[in-house]
Amino acid sequence: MQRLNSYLHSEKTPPYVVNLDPAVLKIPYGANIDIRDSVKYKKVMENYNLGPNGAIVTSLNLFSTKIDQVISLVEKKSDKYKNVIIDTPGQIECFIWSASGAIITEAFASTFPTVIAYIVDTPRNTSPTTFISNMLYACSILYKTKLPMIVVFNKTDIQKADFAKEWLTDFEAFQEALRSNEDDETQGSGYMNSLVNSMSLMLEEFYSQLDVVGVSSYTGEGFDEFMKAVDNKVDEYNDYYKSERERILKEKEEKEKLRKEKNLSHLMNDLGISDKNKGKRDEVDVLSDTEDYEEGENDGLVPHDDDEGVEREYTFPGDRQNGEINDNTNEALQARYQNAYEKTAKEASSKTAENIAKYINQQ
Ligand SMILES: Nc1nc2c(ncn2[C@@H]2O[C@H](COP(=O)(O)OP(=O)(O)OP(=O)(O)O)[C@@H](O)[C@H]2O)c(=O)[nH]1
Repeated sequence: MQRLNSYLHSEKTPPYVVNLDPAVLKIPYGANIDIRDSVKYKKVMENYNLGPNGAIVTSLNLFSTKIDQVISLVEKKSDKYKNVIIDTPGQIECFIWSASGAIITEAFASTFPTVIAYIVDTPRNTSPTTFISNMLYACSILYKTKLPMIVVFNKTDIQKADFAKEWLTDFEAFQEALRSNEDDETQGSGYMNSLVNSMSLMLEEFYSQLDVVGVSSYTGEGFDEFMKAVDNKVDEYNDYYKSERERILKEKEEKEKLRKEKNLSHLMNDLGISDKNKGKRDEVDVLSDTEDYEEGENDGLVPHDDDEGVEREYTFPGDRQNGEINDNTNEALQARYQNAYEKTAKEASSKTAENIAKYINQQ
């Protein structure tokens, strides 16, 4: 971050800098937006009784609630700055695999052309096994974020990145390195090498989507090439990723709309509120029984099985007694339907929602 920042300053195109690492003590570059201004990592650890990684995720969760403000701040500066550089926590899994990490990435990616730079410690990746593990990690990030990626081999002042570029483009060369690795008894077993062999075949497709550069943050070597790769990936983002992302988002929105409508009408059926469905009231046991459950389809609600032997609470305690609806709670129910209607009507003007409104008004 420090070298990229100073390189862009020397090119007379200073970047807008964002620090998203809540746990860092000092940053040797000036950040325009710093997560540490809004979230105190140590306090989060104490207050929520968390370990280091839990506190990073919680800090990101807290920060992600303000992401709209962050994006509008950055948007306001877009005339003045050509590039925004964002540092994420060193514990990449806390960012990549957390909901807040996804929200933050998504917020940037849906507003600006966004490129991921995956930084590799080159001298520590000269063994084919370590190298392939690292590439698998990079591959998982590419597929998770669905954003263009540049793999940056850093520290070329200590170890040139030529071997890595060769392994990424020449399968035979990687095989050869694996074979000589096998001779070295301190490195992995025969099984391990055959696994690595298969993985490298699988990764070929991934490699074809990458831009690879070698840099030294120590000497500044390779940063011209890095910025060229960024421009190249921005073009790629505009040509391919943008429309692909829009398509996925639209699909997601439509699915979500359908799911909401379906859930709402099931809810009505289940509780016997709709006149049309009054007769069905006795057939339905619990809300989830009315649905074909698919994993990931209903925001973490799982089908409730009365015979499972584990005492679980209903989503709305008090609505049911011995599996029956308690008629005394009608008022509360109606308030909730009204609420649900208003919410649903805002998000999608569905027929189901209109019917609920009519029903409530008649009552
Ligand atoms: N020789 C050499 N050392 C480097 C280079 N880049 C970084 N370092 C050193 O590597 C160490 C880690 O660098 P950081 O910039 O803190 O790495 P980081 O990935 O931001 O670390 P976290 O995000 O906190 O995990 C420091 O001691 C740096 O001085 C380089 O190009 N050459």
